[in-house]
Amino acid sequence: MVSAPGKVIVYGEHAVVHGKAAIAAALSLRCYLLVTPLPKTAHKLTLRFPDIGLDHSWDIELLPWDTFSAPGKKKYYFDTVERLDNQLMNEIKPLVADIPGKVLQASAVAFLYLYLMLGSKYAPASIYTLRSTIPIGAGLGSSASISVCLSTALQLQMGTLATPFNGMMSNETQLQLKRINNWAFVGEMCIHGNPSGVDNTVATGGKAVLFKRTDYSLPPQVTHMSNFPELPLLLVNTKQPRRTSEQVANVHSLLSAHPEITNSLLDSIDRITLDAHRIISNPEFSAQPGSMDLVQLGELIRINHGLLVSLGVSHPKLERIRELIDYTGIGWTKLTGAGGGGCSITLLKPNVKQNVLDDLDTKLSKEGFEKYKTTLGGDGVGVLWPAVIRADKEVEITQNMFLAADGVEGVEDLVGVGAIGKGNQGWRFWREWIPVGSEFTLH
Ligand SMILES: Nc1ncnc2c1ncn2[C@@H]1O[C@H](COP(=O)(O)OP(=O)(O)OP(=O)(O)O)[C@@H](O)[C@H]1O
Ligand SMILES: C[C@@](O)(CCO)CC(=O)[O-]
Repeated sequence: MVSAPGKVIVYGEHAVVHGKAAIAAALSLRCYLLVTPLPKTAHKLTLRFPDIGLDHSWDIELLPWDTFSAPGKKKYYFDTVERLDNQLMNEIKPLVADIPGKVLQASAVAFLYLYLMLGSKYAPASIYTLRSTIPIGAGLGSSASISVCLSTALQLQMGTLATPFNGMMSNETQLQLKRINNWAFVGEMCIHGNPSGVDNTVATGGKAVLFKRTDYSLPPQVTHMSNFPELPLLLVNTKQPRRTSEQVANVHSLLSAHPEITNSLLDSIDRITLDAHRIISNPEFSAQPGSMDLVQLGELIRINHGLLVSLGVSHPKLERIRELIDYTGIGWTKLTGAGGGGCSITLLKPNVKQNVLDDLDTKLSKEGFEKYKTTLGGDGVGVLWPAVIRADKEVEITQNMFLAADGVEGVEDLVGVGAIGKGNQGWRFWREWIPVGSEFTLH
């Protein structure tokens, strides 16, 4: 079993697609992928993604292996793929034609593209069962998290990655993370068209990063923010579904229609992100009552949201949440992720009164919004191998057990890091992420 976190973009979404900086941190909400290998005689490849109602099988031998391995098309696990190949995408389309709806098809296409690139016609068939505690299409990186899980699981299965172990050399760990991230980016391209790569980078490495990609033919610049503070954040979901690809396309259209104005909005977002990075990276940073640092970060959140509204990626429901929170005066609010619905984050002021929070909770749930409790800056991609319950090592986590886990809590209780624990007998992570405070390239 493998697992990867969702993420929160604290500053810089959308601008990051256009070469500007963004700050993002890993969430404690995660996605889990169980791989069940079948006997050699089985030829069927099955995806079981119950969160979106996808249950589909393909005969491995009937997949378009020849086209994917043709000269000029074949890619290896150590290659970097910067864009999708249209001819290969056209080969995949008929394989998902009878899967209903764009949401299910996007996940199936991402899986097949990665499987045909990284897998083999002769590898034993498997069932891939996925459960996620990340709300889908809500701005919290659900697609990046599944892309990281697929990239990791397939490379582990093909033997091109090693399960992390204590003492794994730092350069080997970084190389493996780079390969996971590269192929997760390919999955992201299948799902949302024109990703910046920030979401899969955070889902791969965890913690918090300053991310910038000025030239898509070059690697992104990723700075690990080792001192990312425990910011008091409130996360609220509008439950308004939307697709990231459409929101990103809307900003591209605005840029074509009003290039100068749109570019100045994106430049301002870039400056906001860099200023926030400067404040957070100051060794004297304090989030204590009376400190101006929190106020400045809050103001930057508010300005960032205003610019996202101008880019046209807010939604009346996001504005309603902001209105309800602004009336209480408890903090500063912005949308997070692609917008158009999805989630908002609020940076809370110190010493907010509990009764004010309770009152706000009631109002939010009365209007159908959902609040999440979560922490930021956790681990990136992890492996649980063998996938067994630790309290009784004989008990293997079967597909049926995994599918029967009841909701988010059921999944976390059965397979979560808290339930099974970390270390050699539990979840293992590629810990040596980016050298602390340094800039690191991921291609
Ligand atoms: N649990 C899941 N099971 C299967 N597919 C999923 C799951 N979670 C996400 N997906 C895939 O990811 C897509 C959602 O990705 P999208 O990029 O639109 O939103 P997001 O990643 O949640 O938000 P953002 O990109 O703003 O952070 C879905 O359409 C689906 O294809
Ligand atoms: C909207 C966007 O900036 C963030 C989505 O989480 C898109 C991307 O960076 O790929």
